Amino acid sequence: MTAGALLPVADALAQMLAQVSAVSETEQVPLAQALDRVLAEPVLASFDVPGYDNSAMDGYAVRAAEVKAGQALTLQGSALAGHAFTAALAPQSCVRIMTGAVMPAGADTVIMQEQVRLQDGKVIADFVPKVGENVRKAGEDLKNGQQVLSAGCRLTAPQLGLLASLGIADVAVRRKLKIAIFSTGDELVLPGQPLPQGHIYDSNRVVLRAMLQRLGVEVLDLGLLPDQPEAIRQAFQRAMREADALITSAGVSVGDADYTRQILSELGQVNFWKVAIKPGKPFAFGKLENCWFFGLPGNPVAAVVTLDQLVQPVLLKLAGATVSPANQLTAVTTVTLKKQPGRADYQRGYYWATAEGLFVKTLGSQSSGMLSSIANANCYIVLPQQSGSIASGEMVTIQPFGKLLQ
Ligand SMILES: Nc1nc2c(c(=O)[nH]1)N[C@H]1C(S)=C(S)[C@@H](COP(=O)(O)OP(=O)(O)OC[C@H]3O[C@@H](n4cnc5c(N)ncnc54)[C@H](O)[C@@H]3O)O[C@H]1N2
Ligand code: MOO
Ligand SMILES: [Mg+2]
Repeated sequence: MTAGALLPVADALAQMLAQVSAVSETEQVPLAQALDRVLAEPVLASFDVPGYDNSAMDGYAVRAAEVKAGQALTLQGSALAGHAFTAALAPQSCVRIMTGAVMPAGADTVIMQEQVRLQDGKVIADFVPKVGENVRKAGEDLKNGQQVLSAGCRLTAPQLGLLASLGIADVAVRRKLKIAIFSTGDELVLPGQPLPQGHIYDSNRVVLRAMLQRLGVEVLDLGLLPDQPEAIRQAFQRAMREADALITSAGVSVGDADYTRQILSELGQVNFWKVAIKPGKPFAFGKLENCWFFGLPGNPVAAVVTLDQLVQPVLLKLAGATVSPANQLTAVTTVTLKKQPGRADYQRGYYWATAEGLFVKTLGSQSSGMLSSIANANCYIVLPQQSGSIASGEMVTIQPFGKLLQ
């Protein structure tokens, strides 16, 4: 790469994903602690679900072939969920049955109670039901031995429910990643403190910590550091000892107090620097012995976008999770989108749906210093590296914000 050349976003991602492999350690955790954890092994059903034919409605279990419109059936007994009717269905009879109750032997169909008349203790349907109506068949959801979840999925609430429905109380998951972060900058002040002239609050660490929490990693917060190489060096060394990755914000460009890359090359290696992404160009990727390094630019929106677009997939791979491509849609822009060719642009947009399709607009300035442009947005407008400005009314690619930004 020639000096100053920018690595296309796809190449940067491909390089990082090719270098990183998943942590191997696993642990067994109860379902109550398994939300968002990465499943270490596939899960198979150990029995059919449902385990038995059962009713989908409150009504009457019948043998469909015997039911004639207007003809009375004898009420033989009742079946409730958890309390089966144990005898076989007698001829010309029916059994009162509730949703979830085991189908009595000999019954193949359930008639909803709203569709029958009761007369002199007998049950009369004025129509002939379809065989199997309102019956949930054994194994129709899952078959014994079937794979229900694959290794690498990040467990969602419904997936935890699926595991519970199979009687599983704990699961093997990959160990949590430990990710170190810190902020650097003599201009930075902690929120809650008075703000001297010429200073700003350290917002990046708040945003990055929250995004990493959403990613399900353990955050090692190394605090707010001054623009002093020795302080930054010590933080790097602590991260090298304790963390799987170090994510810094700021100090990766070419300013006189931008020490991050210098210390990275002193203690480890810079694998690449500068990506054709806007915002986020000075992004740096490297390694410090066993600790991966991601240097995010200091501009607050650039830090968010690069963590989301460039770092998130790599951390997911490191965590052992399956990395899926981002969900992209097309929408009509209702505003002109200014752009120079040279970097792929991740403009912050707001999209909405109408009967005519999706529409999108930008929210105010696209300056990478302005958090307001992303705080109220709900998507990126992704403009390819070589594209110029886009006129209002054109179709554009949008990427609804994912888990980290919602
Ligand atoms: N001559 C050049 N100057 C710059 C270039 C360039 O290519 N040539 N790139 C610009 C781009 S693009 C970006 S992005 C920034 C990246 O800067 P750094 O990563 O070196 O970050 P800093 O210089 O330390 O700070 C930039 C900006 O961000 C603010 N900041 C930093 N940390 C925080 C924080 N924790 N919370 C809130 N805000 C933070 C800082 O005050 C600065 O305003 O470089 C351009 N310059
Ligand atoms: O990446 Mo910088 O954020 O373009 O300002
Ligand atoms: Mg700088």
